[in-house]
Amino acid sequence: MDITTNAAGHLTIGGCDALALAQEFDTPAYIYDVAAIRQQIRAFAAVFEQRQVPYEVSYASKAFATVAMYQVAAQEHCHVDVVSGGELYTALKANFPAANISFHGNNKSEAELKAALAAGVGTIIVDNFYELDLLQGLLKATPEKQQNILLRLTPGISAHTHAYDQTGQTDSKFGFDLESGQAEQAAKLALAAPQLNLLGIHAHIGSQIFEVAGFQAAATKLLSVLKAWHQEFGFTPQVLNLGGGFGIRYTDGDDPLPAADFVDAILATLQETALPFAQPAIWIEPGRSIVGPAGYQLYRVGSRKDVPGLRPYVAVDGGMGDNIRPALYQAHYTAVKAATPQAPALETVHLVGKYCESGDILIDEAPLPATQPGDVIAVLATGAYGYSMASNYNRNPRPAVVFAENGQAKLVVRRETDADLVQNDLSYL
Ligand SMILES: Cc1ncc(COP(=O)(O)O)c(C=O)c1O
Ligand SMILES: N[C@@H](CCCC[NH3+])C(=O)O
Repeated sequence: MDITTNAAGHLTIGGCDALALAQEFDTPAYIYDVAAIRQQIRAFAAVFEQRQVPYEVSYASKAFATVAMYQVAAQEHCHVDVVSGGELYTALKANFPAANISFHGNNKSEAELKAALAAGVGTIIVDNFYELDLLQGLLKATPEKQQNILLRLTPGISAHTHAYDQTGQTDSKFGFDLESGQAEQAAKLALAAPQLNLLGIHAHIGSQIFEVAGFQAAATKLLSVLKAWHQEFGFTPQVLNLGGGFGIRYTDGDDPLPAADFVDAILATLQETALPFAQPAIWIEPGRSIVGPAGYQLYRVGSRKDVPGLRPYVAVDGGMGDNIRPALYQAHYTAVKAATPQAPALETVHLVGKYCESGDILIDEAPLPATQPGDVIAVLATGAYGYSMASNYNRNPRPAVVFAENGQAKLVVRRETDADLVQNDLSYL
């Protein structure tokens, strides 16, 4: 795993000493290397520029949605996608331009769609027939308005990833099914709807994918759909949205293609197909690959349990409440001791949290140098689906989030307090 260190040999994040960050912001904490976020967004953009393909990089903000992150996305001129009224609200709070927001979701509520229309969200990615009706009904309140939409399709492609991270297969809750003709029916309805402007189609086959073949197959299939609709309905697509899902390295055992190379390989496949219409813009929706590698979680070591003949348990001051991924997806991570990240491992421990669950294991086999209570441990590549999936389980306050860039660190989400935990509780007496 790639890490950076300073003259003292300590782990650095965004040019800041990880021990100093732990001291200043306390632990547990999520720290982001903001330059790494920017660099990944730019790497995606560069691939499209090189191939001269019109594009949008739409950051899938479910991976990590805070005001500060939407501000960085806006600075980098990328689009974002949101999947709830809450993400939309947060993006708008950050003054993210509504026209550059796509709104996703398999069960958008009437209130969420109303909020999206009121905000002037650029694109609504319609997932099902219920939503197609609901949206048209809501648009009647503003007869002069036309709303840009994409139709989300399930292209019948299973990605090789954890079952909970697959979304493109036919048996999925997301999108209009292609094989049964539902997608075609949806296209007919959308094209006939006077207030809907159908830009094109969307598919997202899954997340944490290492093989480019699934994306290439999906892209080829979607192009054939667009060609068929062109012939059948005279429809000229402006957008083909291929979703996100590009896998990242969590441990040295992972060997993904660099995310931008993934996109390059997909574009190469797309460019092999002759089109009877002008090249539609290709949109991608990476979440994990933009923020995952840029994020670090800092913890402090507390208790330790040694049982002769068994692997020791080393407990830290966080756990499944701030990173549910190991418990939910059997996800693997890498930990280093922030003071000596390059020191050879002396032992392999169960790195566990403080939650009242045996499954609260952050890393089942963590090779580490000797650790003492108070030592700062950094878990790497935790920038995606960590903070955004955090909970208050066991009434633990959620950690602080800090952005580090050019040697400067800034608190961007304050640590919750015990008072925050009861702020919505009402007395029964
Ligand atoms: C529709 C859609 N787009 C984009 C993403 C982002 O995926 P990832 O974070 O794997 O890039 C997801 C999440 O899996 C998604 O459901
Ligand atoms: N939350 C999942 C990925 C996102 C799935 C959303 N479609 C993970 O941590 O791997």
